[in-house]
Amino acid sequence: MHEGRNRWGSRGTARAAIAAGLDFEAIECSFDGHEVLRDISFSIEPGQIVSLLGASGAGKTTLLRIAAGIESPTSGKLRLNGKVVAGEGVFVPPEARNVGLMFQDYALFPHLSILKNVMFGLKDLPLKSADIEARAALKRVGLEEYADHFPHMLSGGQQQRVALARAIAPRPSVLLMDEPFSGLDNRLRDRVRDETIAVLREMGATCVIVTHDPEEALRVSDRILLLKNGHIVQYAKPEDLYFNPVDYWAARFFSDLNEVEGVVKAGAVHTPIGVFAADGFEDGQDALVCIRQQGVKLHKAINEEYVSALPARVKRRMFLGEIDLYEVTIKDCDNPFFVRSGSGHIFVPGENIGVSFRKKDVLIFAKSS
Ligand SMILES: Nc1ncnc2c1ncn2[C@@H]1O[C@H](COP(=O)(O)OP(=O)(O)OP(=O)(O)O)[C@@H](O)[C@H]1O
Repeated sequence: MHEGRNRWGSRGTARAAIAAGLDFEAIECSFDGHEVLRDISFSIEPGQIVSLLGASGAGKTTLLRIAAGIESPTSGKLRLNGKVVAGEGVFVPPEARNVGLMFQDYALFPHLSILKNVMFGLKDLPLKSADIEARAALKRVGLEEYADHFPHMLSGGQQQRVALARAIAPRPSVLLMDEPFSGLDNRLRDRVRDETIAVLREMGATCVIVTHDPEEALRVSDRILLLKNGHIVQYAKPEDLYFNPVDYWAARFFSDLNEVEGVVKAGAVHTPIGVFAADGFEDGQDALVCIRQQGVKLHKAINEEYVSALPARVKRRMFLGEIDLYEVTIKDCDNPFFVRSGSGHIFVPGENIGVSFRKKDVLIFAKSS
């Protein structure tokens, strides 16, 4: 045993074998003639954490299964570190791809101890080495004392960490995770997720995470692949996806929006609530101005500081804990506006107020999109 090989971070060092890059090239997948994935082309750099994000049925799991080698694409190619592992008549089976898998239900064996569960992924090693590596992985996730326990004796969060230990113990080049945090309750989820990401970053392994939770994707990823009905809507860094969504649908996926219709004239959309600069639109084009709920600011009505605010009236206030959700009516605008306000100031129903919009929370799309 190498001394260095068995030190795993603050709890010891979790090092990946060698992180691998993944290239998906025009991947298509159909089941009984039903097209589930269409023209999927994107690349993942070695060591990146990428989320596959989309609604139920978007094809996220199918794409993950193709990466794992559990499913074959109908056409297209998948390269692992530049080498074709699926397509062109080649098919490299899962066990020869050096990928680790972690599922939503953790898939722990109930009749095996925690240690034996983790050793399960280390069958290629001599028993003694597998024991050492499994204990090191358990130590990294803070569960070395639980080696002799059985899965049913552990909480959900602990079981998730066992599954993580089992997945990282063989030091995979790519770790594929299918909704790995969805079985945990909200409060636990944040902690376990942050811990898991810390371990993954430390390993340096390439990681693909399936999720349907936009906030989770924003929080953990280097890149997000947004999928809709089997095709890619956008592949981008979290900030780019959030602030520059390619279309209305992508914007709606991340934020609750207030929407106002308008018409473009001389590079600006004219709406009942004002004029918004809009590059790249043609005169006469119908456009949709979308404003995030948290990008609307409420002001006290009589306040010289905010004379440019639009006149509005509070319709109702809903208490949501840290923030308040207001429904307001803006003068000359038929649509009610919803506003998330964390200012702490309380406005009351019936109160005359002013509203203004934060530039970065205003998104403009062609009406047809
Ligand atoms: N083996 C299969 N045979 C037939 N249809 C399948 C198979 N696997 C997946 N599908 C179909 O492919 C579509 C995409 O499924 P997939 O599980 O990839 O979506 P998903 O985005 O992961 O959804 P969810 O979030 O609900 O898991 C669905 O319509 C599903 O019914």
